[in-house]
Amino acid sequence: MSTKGLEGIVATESSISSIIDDQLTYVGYKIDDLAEQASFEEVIFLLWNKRLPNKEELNKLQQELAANMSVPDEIIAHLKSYDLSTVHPMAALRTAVSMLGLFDEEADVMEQEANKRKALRLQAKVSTIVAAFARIRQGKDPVSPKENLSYAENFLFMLNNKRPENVEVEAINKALVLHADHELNASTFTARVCVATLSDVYSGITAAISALKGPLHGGANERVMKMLTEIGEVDNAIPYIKEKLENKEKIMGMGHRVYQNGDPRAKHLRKMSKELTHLTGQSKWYDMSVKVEEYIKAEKGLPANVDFYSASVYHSLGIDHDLFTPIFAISRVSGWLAHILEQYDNNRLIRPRAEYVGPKGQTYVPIEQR
Ligand SMILES: CC(=O)SCCNC(=O)CCNC(=O)[C@H](O)C(C)(C)COP(=O)(O)OP(=O)(O)OC[C@H]1O[C@@H](n2cnc3c(N)ncnc32)[C@H](O)[C@@H]1OP(=O)(O)O
Ligand SMILES: O=C([O-])CC(=O)C(=O)O
Repeated sequence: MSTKGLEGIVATESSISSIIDDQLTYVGYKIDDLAEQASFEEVIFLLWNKRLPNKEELNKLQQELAANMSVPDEIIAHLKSYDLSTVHPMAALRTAVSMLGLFDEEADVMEQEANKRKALRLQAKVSTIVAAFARIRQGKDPVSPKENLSYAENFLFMLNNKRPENVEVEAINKALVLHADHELNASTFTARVCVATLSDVYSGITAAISALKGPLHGGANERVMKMLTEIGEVDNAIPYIKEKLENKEKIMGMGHRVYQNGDPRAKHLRKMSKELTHLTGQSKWYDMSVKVEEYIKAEKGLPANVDFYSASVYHSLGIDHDLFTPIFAISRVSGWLAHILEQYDNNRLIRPRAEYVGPKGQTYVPIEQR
């Protein structure tokens, strides 16, 4: 008997992140501690090296990331060649990351040290691609990264061409920390399946971006904001959700395959949403979200997931709604790369079976007789 959606199947061993009894840890460190205290660069180091960096190692990683953020001019030219009013930024990111591989002389060098160098270059460049896309479609020039800025600061600087406020940097840094890794979620599994054929790092990340894009996974955060916009006012929230449930529609940002009692990342994003929407005079998005969350919890027993409150957080930072999933991707690239490196370290082809339920014993009829 097959298990639909591979629910509950343990498909690999990993020492990167764990979800045990609804608690999430990265390499054994609680997500709550990391969310409150760590920089995104520290988390990248942790996921890739399975230990926290010392000050010197952290400075070195920060400098290397900042120094590798520029992307080839050909990729910028390529982004300029689309009709960006119709292209989704996740599609553009997927294609641009695939293109990055064409400009990396080491793309098909399979030694682990080369894979680590590619991981650094890729992580550095993804935020530049997302920011460049956002600016080009507004008819503006891309902004070059600055070597003395942190990863979160650089992303906001490249997006808006101005030094971000501390509160914005802290919010983006925390969001990047919270989204960095999550055990064997669909996109991470995709990355591992891809590179387990001994395909290259760029192929693995391109495949993972493709999986994250879907609305049942990372694509949900953009849909949450679409839903909140449709609801419009706090008083409309419950009638709107009632109707959706009556029509058997799914409520985006709610439910999770693994968490039964709640996603431990959601409370951090809920708090950020409360603070940031208040600060920007847009509390209605938070109030509306709370109403939806409480109603779905009571009616369906479903908890909010990481995508639910991230929507109102990014909205309060003035970020375009279709950039929400690319921001998730910028962070998750760090986790995908950790899993890709781990997969190469102890590889075996991933090839499950399917239970055949189609017709049997058919007789081939030549086309002229059909
Ligand atoms: C970063 C992330 O990927 S977090 C997840 C992001 N995705 C979303 O927020 C999309 C909305 N949520 C969902 O679609 C689901 O909860 C998933 C895909 C996340 C996990 O779902 P699964 O474990 O596969 O559960 P499945 O989709 O089979 O649902 C089980 C039951 O709960 C219901 N259900 C699950 N999620 C929801 C939801 N968000 N709204 C309404 N009903 C839901 C299903 O309709 C189904 O009901 P039924 O048994 O009466 O048919
Ligand atoms: O683990 C999952 O299935 C989805 C998820 O929350 C994530 O990828 O962060």
